[in-house]
Amino acid sequence: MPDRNDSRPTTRSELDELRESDRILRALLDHAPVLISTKDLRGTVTMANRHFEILDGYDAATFVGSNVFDLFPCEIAEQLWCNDRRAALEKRPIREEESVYHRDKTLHTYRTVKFPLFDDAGEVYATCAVSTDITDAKAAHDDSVTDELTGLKNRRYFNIRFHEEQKRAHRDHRVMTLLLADVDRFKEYNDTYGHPQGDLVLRAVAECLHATLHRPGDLSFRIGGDEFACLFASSGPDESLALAEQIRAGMAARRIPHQSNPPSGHVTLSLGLAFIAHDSALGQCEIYEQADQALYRAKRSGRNMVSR
Ligand SMILES: Nc1nc2c(ncn2[C@@H]2O[C@H](COP(=O)(O)OP(=O)(O)OP(=O)(O)O)[C@@H](O)[C@H]2O)c(=O)[nH]1
Repeated sequence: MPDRNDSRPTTRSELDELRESDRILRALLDHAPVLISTKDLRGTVTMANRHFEILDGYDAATFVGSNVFDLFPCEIAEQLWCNDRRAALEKRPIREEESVYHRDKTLHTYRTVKFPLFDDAGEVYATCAVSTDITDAKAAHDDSVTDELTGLKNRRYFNIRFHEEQKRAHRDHRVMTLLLADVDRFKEYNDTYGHPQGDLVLRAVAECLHATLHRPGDLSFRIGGDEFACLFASSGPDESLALAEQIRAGMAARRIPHQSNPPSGHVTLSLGLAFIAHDSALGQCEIYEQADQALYRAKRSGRNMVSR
């Protein structure tokens, strides 16, 4: 009587099936345009497919059997190993972006899924990683959401992030601020000094925004011709107003001549603020409208000022 728990193949056809699936598996590993590997729980590579040849420092003779810390520069190995450890400890797939160098010394970003491998007793004995190169896709995405002139993100990205930041404010019980900034009498500036000079002014505005709003999480966008938007968290309206005032003063302090912008005769900004309370039920359009109305008040009240 054959042992029901014995998984070893007994017949010729079972052996043929196994050989066939092994052939398919090997072909997949050889031709898949992704990195596929396994590591034991000490970080030693136990299997790596052919695509690893693309990596800097790869050596077919030694790659399998070497430890991740011997194969990659320390900061890269740490990042890779940390995700393997998480997959093993948390016993679930981990999805992360990882960076590695290719043979041509360019740094590539991979979207990686790492998952634990279990033995017959249900214990994790290794991890498997499948990594797809997303460098080009990321660059294309970055281009599609970046304003070429200033390097800030564009309106398209503003719309995406606004929604996310609103959710974050709600989740973290924080007040978010939407700041809109607009160059005063920019049409006249272009008419007087020319479009290329106008472009330099727009770049200077981007620098001013960045000089004040540079904390992690602060976001600045160019959302139209001479219109800018920022999203940032603060301790409350007073701090947000002070930051906006700093941006206004920073731009004025550059003293870029603008003869048709009295009384200063320099390039100035008008700014409008709206606050997004964590429990606010207002939608993006309503909050934007509030900031836009505040900006309008700043313009109506003489420009070169902050309004809320
Ligand atoms: N140099 C330059 N000018 C631009 C660009 N995009 C839009 N503009 C110009 O920005 C100007 C915006 O002018 P308006 O919206 O009329 O407002 P304004 O003259 O700034 O007047 P106020 O906002 O009332 O102070 C227009 O003349 C646009 O042609 C750009 O990329 N570069």
